[in-house]
Amino acid sequence: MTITQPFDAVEAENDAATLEARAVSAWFGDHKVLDRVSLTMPAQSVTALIGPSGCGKSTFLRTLNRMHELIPGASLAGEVLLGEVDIYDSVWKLTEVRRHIGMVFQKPNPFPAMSIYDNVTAGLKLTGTKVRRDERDDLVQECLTRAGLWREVRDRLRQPGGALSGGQQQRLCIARSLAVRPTVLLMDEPCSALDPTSTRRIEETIADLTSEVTIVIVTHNMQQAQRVSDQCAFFLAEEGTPGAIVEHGDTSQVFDSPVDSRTADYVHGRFG
Ligand SMILES: Nc1ncnc2c1ncn2[C@@H]1O[C@H](COP(=O)(O)OP(=O)(O)OP(=O)(O)O)[C@@H](O)[C@H]1O
Repeated sequence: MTITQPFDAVEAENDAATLEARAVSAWFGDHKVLDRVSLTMPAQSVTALIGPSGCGKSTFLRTLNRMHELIPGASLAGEVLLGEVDIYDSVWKLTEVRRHIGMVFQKPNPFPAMSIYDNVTAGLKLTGTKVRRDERDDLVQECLTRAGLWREVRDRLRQPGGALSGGQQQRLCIARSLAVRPTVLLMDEPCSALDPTSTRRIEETIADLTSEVTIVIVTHNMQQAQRVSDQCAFFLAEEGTPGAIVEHGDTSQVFDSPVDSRTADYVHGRFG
């Protein structure tokens, strides 16, 4: 596999580097939706972003791999560092940033007519990642295994991705993200469209991945946040103000002994 510059330094330093947001603010037009959000998302751990609807969790997630800037009229301030690298530095190519910081969306989005095999390798071309033809089969098997899907699809790799169940499609999307060897995986409510069994399967996949990939997950499901995450950040946008982090810390601390009464009210289901 050919690794392109300039992120080599990050890979050499740590396969699953720490992601750090420093004073990130975000706007849609003149509507400010995030105010100076700072958060360290440690390497090889799962960080859950929780909070009521509209508080800016998804927007924050999109600032972490430069997807926010694709929305017409959107702007932002602040810095996002992957290891020592500022991902907003103009010398980095967008495709390079995305290769290192992958994303899995709420609704599974495989290429429906494309085969399962080709879905897994689809990101390679898009990001300019070169893998020798004779190494591809191994890569496909490895990524489907890591995504917890290999045993279910190994006999039908040439069938279309769209023929899989919703939960399987989501795991296929995870396999596709893994094929470009990301350092970080961002997940925006990855289980909200799935049944409990598929949800459990994805949660197992997340647990298996954390030894290699830094994971940041948005979830509305408090039990899920407790099951999968090492640390949690509670976002809130109070009456007409932009979203901000009220509290963050180890998941057990945020749930069992929150410092702020608003966090306690939210995690105990008293609002939101
Ligand atoms: N494309 C957009 N254009 C304009 N405003 C937007 C856009 N996307 C989000 N917003 C606004 O930004 C604010 C934050 O939205 P965001 O989706 O980040 O919140 P969230 O916490 O992820 O919500 P949810 O939990 O419902 O997904 C909201 O006020 C929302 O209306």
